[in-house]
Amino acid sequence: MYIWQSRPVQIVVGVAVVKRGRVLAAYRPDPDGGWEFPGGKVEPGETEEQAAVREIREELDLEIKVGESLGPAVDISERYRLHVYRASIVAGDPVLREHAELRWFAPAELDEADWLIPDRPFVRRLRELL
Ligand SMILES: Nc1nc2c([nH]c(=O)n2[C@H]2C[C@H](O)[C@@H](COP(=O)(O)OP(=O)(O)OP(=O)(O)O)O2)c(=O)[nH]1
Repeated sequence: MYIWQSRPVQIVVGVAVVKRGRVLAAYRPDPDGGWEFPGGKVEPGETEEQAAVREIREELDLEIKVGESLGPAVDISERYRLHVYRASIVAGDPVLREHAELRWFAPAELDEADWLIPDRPFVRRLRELL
């Protein structure tokens, strides 16, 4: 008998680091790139919060405190789903390691930026909070 099992959906955690009313975004340099929240895939055995702390340490050399969720997770594809959290800096300054560019966005600048499509509901929510 052949049993078809779909692969589980994996969560990608994005982190909206906020400092003095501005949010840190990173530019993903793929052909279909755009602005995104730094972060990455949650690994087995990890909570989303732990993944957020690990990814931000790896990608930006920053220590953060993870805060509230910016809304329900959004499908990226059949396999991945994005969930974004707000965070504040505990120590360090962001270091550019993996992205093409880092930028601190003021609330009024958020709407003009070319965000990856799954990120857009989180950007709208963030705009209400900043
Ligand atoms: N990190 C991040 N990924 C996002 C966002 N929005 C969005 O659609 N994505 C997509 C892009 C990628 O296809 C996927 C996340 O992959 P990633 O490359 O950041 O994950 P990772 O660091 O764990 O990478 P890897 O080691 O598995 O290659 O989610 C976002 O705001 N942040």
